[in-house]
Amino acid sequence: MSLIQVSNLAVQFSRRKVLKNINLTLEKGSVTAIVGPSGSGKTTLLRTMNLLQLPSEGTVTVAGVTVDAKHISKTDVHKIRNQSTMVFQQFNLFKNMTALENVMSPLIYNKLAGFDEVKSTALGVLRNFGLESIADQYPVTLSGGQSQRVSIARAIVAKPKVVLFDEPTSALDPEMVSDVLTTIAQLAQQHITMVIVTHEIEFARQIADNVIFVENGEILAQGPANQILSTDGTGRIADFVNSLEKRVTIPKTPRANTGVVASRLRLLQSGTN
Ligand SMILES: Nc1ncnc2c1ncn2[C@@H]1O[C@H](COP(=O)(O)OP(=O)(O)OP(=O)(O)O)[C@@H](O)[C@H]1O
Repeated sequence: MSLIQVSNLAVQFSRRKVLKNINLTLEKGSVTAIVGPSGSGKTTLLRTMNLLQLPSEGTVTVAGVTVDAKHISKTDVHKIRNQSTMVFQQFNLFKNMTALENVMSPLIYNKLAGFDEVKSTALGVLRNFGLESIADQYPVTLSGGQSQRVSIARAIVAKPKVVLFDEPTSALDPEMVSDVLTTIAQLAQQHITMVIVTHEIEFARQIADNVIFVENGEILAQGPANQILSTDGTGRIADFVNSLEKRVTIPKTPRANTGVVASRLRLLQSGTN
């Protein structure tokens, strides 16, 4: 079942089209990686998927709600934004709130439960991420990796239909990248629909079902990750992939926790719905 559909989309800044002729369909439960050279339009494409960036042509449909560039309805934009959350490069945690309060914030904002239930739900997600011990710390005291994992916890706590990641590891010190990628890989195993802009090619190969390659504002290719990200081919995409090729290992051990994470998420989902 398709969850996101983008048709004939274009985005223009001043007189410059930075995205054009974009057509894509993303299935519910799938993981999609968006890759491509710097400045090609990856982040802009991601931002149009929850209408943080409005299209200048075409349509965006998320979970059955369609926004058409020709007549943008504020109500529909709001509906689509409510279906998705974004994880940013720079974490964007609320600095005046503890880690726990940050994770509680979407549930409180959307009035999804009473205070005690919100608190135990948020604590449960932090526990699943191995972050319970830093629950009462403020963002300034957290490492980059911890901050990004708190921001991922905040992104999933209210069970959005899709989570959009904008280069989630690019602001991290190298030794913290693996922890964050492991957290995202665990979510992928829960079949949470995710779209990830990333330069981590090996990671994309390991967790993505589909890859979209963007260049000069257009989709040059899209398809199964192992096909698009193959190093064997020739041509523009293979050259790009080979230029980024580097090893990112997702540790095997956290997989043992995956069942726990899965059952916790199911509990959370049944508990607050
Ligand atoms: N708000 C804006 N106003 C004007 N131009 C913009 C705006 N946002 C992005 N652009 C331009 O649109 C183009 C695509 O930018 P975008 O950030 O989507 O690329 P990207 O592929 O994500 O790049 P990177 O990998 O470097 O983050 C760039 O040329 C950028 O300068």
